[in-house]
Amino acid sequence: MAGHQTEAQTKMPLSAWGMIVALGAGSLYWIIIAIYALDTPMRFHALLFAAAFIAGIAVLGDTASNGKADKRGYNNQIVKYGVVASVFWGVVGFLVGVVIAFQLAFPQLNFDTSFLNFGRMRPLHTSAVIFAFGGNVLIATSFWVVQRTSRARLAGDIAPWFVFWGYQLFIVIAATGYLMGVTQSREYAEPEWYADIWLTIVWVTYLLVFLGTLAKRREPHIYVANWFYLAFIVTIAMLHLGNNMSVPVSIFSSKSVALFSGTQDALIQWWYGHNAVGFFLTAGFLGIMYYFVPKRAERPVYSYRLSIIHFWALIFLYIWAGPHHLHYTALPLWAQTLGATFSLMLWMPSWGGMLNGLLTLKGAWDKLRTDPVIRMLVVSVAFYGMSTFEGPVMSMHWVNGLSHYTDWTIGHVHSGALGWVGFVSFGAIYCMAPAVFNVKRLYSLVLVEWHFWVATFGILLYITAMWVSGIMQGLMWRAYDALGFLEFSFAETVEAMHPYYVIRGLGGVLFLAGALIMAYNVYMTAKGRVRGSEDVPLDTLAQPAE
Ligand code: HEM
Ligand code: HEM
Ligand SMILES: [Cu+2]
Repeated sequence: MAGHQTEAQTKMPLSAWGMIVALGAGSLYWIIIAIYALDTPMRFHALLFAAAFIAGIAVLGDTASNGKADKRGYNNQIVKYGVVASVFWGVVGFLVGVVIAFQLAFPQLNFDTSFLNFGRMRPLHTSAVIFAFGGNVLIATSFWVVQRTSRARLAGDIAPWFVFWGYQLFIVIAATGYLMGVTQSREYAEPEWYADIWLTIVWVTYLLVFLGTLAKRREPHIYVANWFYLAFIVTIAMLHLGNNMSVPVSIFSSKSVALFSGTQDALIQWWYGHNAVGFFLTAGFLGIMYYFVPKRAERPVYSYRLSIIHFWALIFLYIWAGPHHLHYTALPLWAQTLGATFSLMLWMPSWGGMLNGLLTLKGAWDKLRTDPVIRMLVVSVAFYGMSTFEGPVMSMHWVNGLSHYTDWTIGHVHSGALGWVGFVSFGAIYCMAPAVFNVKRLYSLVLVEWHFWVATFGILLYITAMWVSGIMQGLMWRAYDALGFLEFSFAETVEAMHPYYVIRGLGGVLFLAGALIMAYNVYMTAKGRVRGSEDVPLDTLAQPAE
């Protein structure tokens, strides 16, 4: 590995000194907060911040770890860390998903403790999979893609590391906070005010690193994948600021009070929640699709023009669709109808994007059979198509009246989350792993094949169980007898869902097993091992050698 690196800098740059001063001041601040903290979570988090800042100072002193570059001058080291963090948080997030899935089937698994209670574990799951797993995948791939499509080294030496470690610190603060009961009670934005301010600093640095790299580009064009990444970074910054407007009870308290209330508050929350789906779980991962599908298929993207239309239509329409989360609430009906209308329109650009991804394989369809990595990427795009068809359907009032509050929503979420976000991420991780560890190839394609099939089977169990259970649940809730009384008590509906919850849990176990196979494969790749020449994808084994 060392052979490809430029000489490590021996003198500490001015920016490192500046950073050390900032971290020093920061640790002093947090030590004061820890002393005067009004509650235990605040004291714990203040100490965590202080310890992390002091560790940051120690790392900065070791200048040898800064400024490493590969033979083209790209910063691959940061992407390597991102890949490892993605795999790690993926396994953690899926594991917590499996735990809460079984908690819903077997409530004894709450163990009568506040820490492991479903109410605290659920946001731990959603944040771990979306922000820790998804977020690290997006940071890693965006840093990978922007350097290659710009033919420029990532801007800044310390800034990208600040983004990476600062983001991990945010994750740890958020996760430990949930377990201690710290929450703003805003879905997907549960962390309290001090964690939000910290994330704002990290996120603005992320934006600057990305823009700085684009500014340095030696390629006249800004490739469309970067447009999607940029939309993701900018919009998440906007959403984060909008949805977290609150007043802390005291700077020594972990508690804050939201600025908005009532319907306005709900609308802001779902403007955020919906667009977190649109710009975090969709736009960002479309950036991955637009780079890795053409790259892996060794084909140009099917239509560059379509990708531009896809981009503008998607970002223009998505931002208005939030009210479909508030059907039949106190929100004025015109706003609900607006949300549903924009959701319906959203179907078209979504499928335009899906087709653009799928048709990129034109003339290379045989690769689906021979390369399990491309198959993973293509199946992810198919799931993207499926969930963006289901979404517009669910946004219509007459469907939402049945689906809302039921497991149908959970099924919709996970066909997007496991099928689209999960698989496109796994595909990208498999593409990047050999290069970031400086080895020629992945340890094993057979194991990718196993990952693919085990996880696919898991997803199918998960979403079919949720469709059945969700529709059943919705129908049972609205069943009346001849006298106009409800036919079923609530407890009866819960009992009816039990078998499906067990099936969903098993689906989750399979999805997790797939991720563990990937973790092993990436680990062996990092060690430079290759699984021998007999390692060819499973379904090519039956074919005569080409
Ligand atoms: C092993 C895999 C997984 C399992 C077993 C699992 C399980 C669960 C369970 C049991 C819930 C709570 C459902 C409820 O309250 O009724 C949930 C919620 C959720 N999960 Fe997962 N999950 C997994 C993977 C993922 C992934 C990879 C993502 C995203 C990338 C994700 C995103 C979410 C979201 C957004 C919710 C909240 C849904 C809502 O409020 O409507 N999950 N998950
Ligand atoms: C055209 C695209 C889409 C539309 C119009 C759409 C629409 C909807 C609708 C109507 C709901 C149910 C709201 C409710 O009854 O509470 C919903 C929930 C949800 N969707 Fe989608 N969806 C789309 C794509 C996706 C994709 C691709 C993902 C994931 C990657 C996703 C993730 C979610 C999540 C996480 C929720 C649950 C939010 C919550 O209640 O916590 N959606 N979506
Ligand atoms: Cu939505």
